[in-house]
Amino acid sequence: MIHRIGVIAVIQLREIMTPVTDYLSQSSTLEQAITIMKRKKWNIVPATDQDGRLLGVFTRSILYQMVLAGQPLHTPIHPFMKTDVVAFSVDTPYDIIEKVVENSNVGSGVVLDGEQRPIGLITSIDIARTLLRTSYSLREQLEAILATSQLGAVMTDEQNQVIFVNARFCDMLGCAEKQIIGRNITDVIPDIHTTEVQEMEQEVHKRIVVGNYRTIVRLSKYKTVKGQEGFIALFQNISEVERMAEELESVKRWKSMLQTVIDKAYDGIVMINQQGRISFVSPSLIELFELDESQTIHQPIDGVLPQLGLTRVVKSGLADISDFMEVNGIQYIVHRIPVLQDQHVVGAIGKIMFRQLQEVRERFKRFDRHEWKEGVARQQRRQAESSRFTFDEIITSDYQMEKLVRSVSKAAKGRSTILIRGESGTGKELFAHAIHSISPREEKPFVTVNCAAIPEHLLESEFFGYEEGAFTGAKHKGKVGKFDLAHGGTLFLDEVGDMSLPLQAKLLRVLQEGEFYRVGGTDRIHVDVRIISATNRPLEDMVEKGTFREDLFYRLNVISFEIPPLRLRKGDILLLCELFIKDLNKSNGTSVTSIDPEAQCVMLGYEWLGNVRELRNVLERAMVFAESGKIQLDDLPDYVLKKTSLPNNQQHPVLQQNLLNQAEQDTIQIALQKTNGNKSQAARLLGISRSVLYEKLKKYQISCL
Ligand SMILES: Nc1ncnc2c1ncn2[C@@H]1O[C@H](COP(=O)(O)OP(=O)(O)OP(=O)(O)O)[C@@H](O)[C@H]1O
Repeated sequence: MIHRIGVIAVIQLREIMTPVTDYLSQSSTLEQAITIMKRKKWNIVPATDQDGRLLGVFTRSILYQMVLAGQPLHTPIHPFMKTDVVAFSVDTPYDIIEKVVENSNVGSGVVLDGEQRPIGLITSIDIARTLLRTSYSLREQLEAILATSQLGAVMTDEQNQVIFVNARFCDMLGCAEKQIIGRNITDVIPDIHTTEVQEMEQEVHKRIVVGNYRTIVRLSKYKTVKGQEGFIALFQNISEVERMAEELESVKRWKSMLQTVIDKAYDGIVMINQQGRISFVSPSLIELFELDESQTIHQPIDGVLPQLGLTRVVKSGLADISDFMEVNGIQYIVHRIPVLQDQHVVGAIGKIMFRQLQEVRERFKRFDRHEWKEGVARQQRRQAESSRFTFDEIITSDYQMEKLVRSVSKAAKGRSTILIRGESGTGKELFAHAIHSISPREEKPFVTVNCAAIPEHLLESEFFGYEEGAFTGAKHKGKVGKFDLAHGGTLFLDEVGDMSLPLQAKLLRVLQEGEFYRVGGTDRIHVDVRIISATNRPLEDMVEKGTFREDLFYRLNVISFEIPPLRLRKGDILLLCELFIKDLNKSNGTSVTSIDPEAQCVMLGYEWLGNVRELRNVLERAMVFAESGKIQLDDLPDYVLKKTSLPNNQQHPVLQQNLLNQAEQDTIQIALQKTNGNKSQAARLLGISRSVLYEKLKKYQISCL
């Protein structure tokens, strides 16, 4: 297709014609005609009748003919007048006039009004002038358009040489205009091939790269002034469009992934806004509660699913994990999670779990029966005849604990009786095992007796065994006691403070004499046993009150040490968490990777009265709920969240800051202890400058040792 570059502006004939003010008439003479032509410098003069209508025209060539024929000046012009006149109505469109003038050998025409009266003359010069004027303005318009256009534009002549290029194209190519003008288009843009350009029948659209831009080029032919073919190439930058398309594509991918996650990973999800109206509900939830989807979106949740109790989370801002609930015989659990934005609750999410609940329920049962479970585990441990833990398994970064581990390891190598003190769950049994594992008796049995777990009347036979038929219900062949079993090795008396006074007396005798009698027996049995005992009871007070024998106390208390509670060594909390997460992933088949910083803060702030055991149990429970693979705040049990010792535990950032300060304080103190108060060494150990350390000592009001 060949484009013609034409005049677009609407040209009025009245604007370009020469107005006629002088006329000839039927009776006018040669002289009058010459006078008008001379004065007006016209090549033609219209002649009109009495009504002013066009009769014909007197032209310069008629004048020459009359003069050459020797006609006198008074000769009437009427017989010589040209009546075959090129005339246009004043409202004839310009392009028609242009065509008529172009094709006629007459250089002028007459413009008539509606009454056929001549009002103007139009000559080829008028047309040429007009064309020139319009082509100038057209050129200006085109240049303005191309200069401001986002399209890159290139124009070639018939030899494919670039004759025009706009600023946008220069930008795209990264070249100046003068570096492009005059070059062959296929040199400038090698992706445009000569043959393709020459054989091009119609417009070509193709994707090509110009400089750093991906573009679509529209290549078309136009007719040059020489009537041959040149090219116009318009380049549309599509880099941005393609980037947006890629982004859109990735948003779509995300959307479908999230949709899948929502549909598959959670059994059911419902989201509400701050006003308690439903903003999203997942298909499985609709199915579970047999809802009509069109009746849920934007409806108040309390009208649709009041039993979920989601609005209370919006009010309280606290996450909440509910107990089992039931709908249509299907049991489910609701996790209620507030949605926060800039510390303000803007809505809530209800996660509903109803698939594989049986398995979860089993776990719940296990948690509920935790004490029982622990008892069974201990019983099993008691039956073990060798120690299961070593000092390597005692995890700590606490200075005091490390010191303790070092001194206990030394004591372990001797023969002395050891008393381990410490609150419940601090690791007393762990230490007892570790002591045995590096003692000279390491190859011999390690036997545990939990003095609190065995009924009083069985404890004696448990310790010393009994002879055949010693009492009703006794096993036929008698039983070997723990002292017997531990011969050559270690007997670990757990909860030794819970032993009755009569048994304390018997135990004392064995410890003093190294001999005992079986229940119902008469033979003295000699044993070589190292005693390690443990208790969380205040034995000194008990001695004072007479509930624990003083002599036994001194026998047991040859070497004694106390394990500090977890709340006094907060630095160990996250370390232990890491260890337990690994252990529990292995034993429970979970895949938890870490703890969210907010949940870490709560764990650091909690008092841990149940010490390391409680920490492990809380983690085990949280790991069941940690669906994201990370333990979040709402995976922690309510009692931990509520009892976190630092104030205002809803404002997590504040809580976090307090805890971080606390942790920083603890770390500085440890560093000072380790370096015996030497501040330079402590600063080096902490990896901070002395001046920063001084600032912190001042901030936390830490005085040196
Ligand atoms: N420092 C530690 N590193 C690793 N695990 C520990 C540590 N301290 C305690 N534990 C773990 O904590 C749990 C409780 O420890 P343990 O049973 O030894 O405590 P305990 O003081 O004997 O408790 P109780 O007084 O109730 O008998 C165990 O699982 C033990 O392995």
